[in-house]
Amino acid sequence: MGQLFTDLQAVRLDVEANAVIILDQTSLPGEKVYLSLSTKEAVWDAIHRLKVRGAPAIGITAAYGIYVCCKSLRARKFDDFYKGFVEIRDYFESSRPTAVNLSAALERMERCVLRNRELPVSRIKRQMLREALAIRDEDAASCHRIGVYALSLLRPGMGILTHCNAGHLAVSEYGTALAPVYLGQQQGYNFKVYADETRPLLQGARLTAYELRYAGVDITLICDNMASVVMRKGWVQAVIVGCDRIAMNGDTANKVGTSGLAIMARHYGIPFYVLGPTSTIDRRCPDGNAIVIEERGSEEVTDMWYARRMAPDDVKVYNPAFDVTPANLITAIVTERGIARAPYNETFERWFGEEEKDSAETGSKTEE
Ligand SMILES: CSC[C@@H](O)[C@@H](O)C(=O)COP(=O)(O)O
Repeated sequence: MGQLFTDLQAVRLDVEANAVIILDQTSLPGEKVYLSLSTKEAVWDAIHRLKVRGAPAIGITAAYGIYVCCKSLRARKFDDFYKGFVEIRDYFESSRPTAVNLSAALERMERCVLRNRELPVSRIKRQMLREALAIRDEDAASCHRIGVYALSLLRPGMGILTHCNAGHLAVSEYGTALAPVYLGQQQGYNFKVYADETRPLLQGARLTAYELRYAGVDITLICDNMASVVMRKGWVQAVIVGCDRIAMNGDTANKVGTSGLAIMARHYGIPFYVLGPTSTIDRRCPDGNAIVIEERGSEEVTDMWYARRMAPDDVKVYNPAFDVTPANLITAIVTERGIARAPYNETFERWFGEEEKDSAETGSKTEE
């Protein structure tokens, strides 16, 4: 795994150059192109165009991005600095609406700025750097723990179906949905993974197939409409997906096509697991109806990135980027804090309580 983690880093911070460095995921698997982002427009564009994507990676990019952009602000008084911060925060928030990790990371950066308001602006910037790096490090640690919990639900030799990309490229290190696959790989579980190609933007074909092959995992790529076939053949013993926003009742938004898989899995009696960090649970969102689903341009459906147009010029197109899987179709939601089963509210509330306690303890240890 080490090779994968060092060779393909989705996002990192270059402190010296004051820039966010991303691996341009729209160029994969053909080319490995790294982009250096040092303006708010460049960060916004990279998120909006999916050059960096996947809920946790978007959150980390936003945290690094707001640090980089605020570092360049000339303001010396707190009020002026904070005004600049809020402008950048609002701008970043408009880049993609569904993944809660984006606004969660920005809110965390804002809390950091506000609790250090008495410090000179130069020291506030240093605190922002620490906070942004902490978001990334906590994310990597969460992924490993998610993998350990999820692996306890799986058996060696299982067939696992996944959708979109919730692996190393979408997060840091182990990824979320792919964390048990990578841990299983290290422990000789010999999983057979089926990756949905994931239309329209083919994150499964371009990214999941790529990173799993890179790591030597047994991976078979299928078109989205073949999932039912591999399930019926008995090749799939678990469906494992990531998530962009989880409502308090367990309803989960993830890449469009996920809810269809959950319906099929229920039909075939296959467990359906959602894996993600607790930062993807939105405590302000009671159920899936409150989740804003991003709608993207029609050309993503009518034109393939690598080929010519596929559809008539004037055809009407509907292109929601995510869908909501109702909680009752989800067997379990696995986070770094453990495994939740319905009813989800109670467990989520308990986890939030634990989290507040932990951050109060760490906060008091790390503040200058
Ligand atoms: C760990 S990433 C989880 C989700 O963000 C992932 O499954 C997904 O739907 C990503 O969609 P994308 O549009 O590629 O950002």
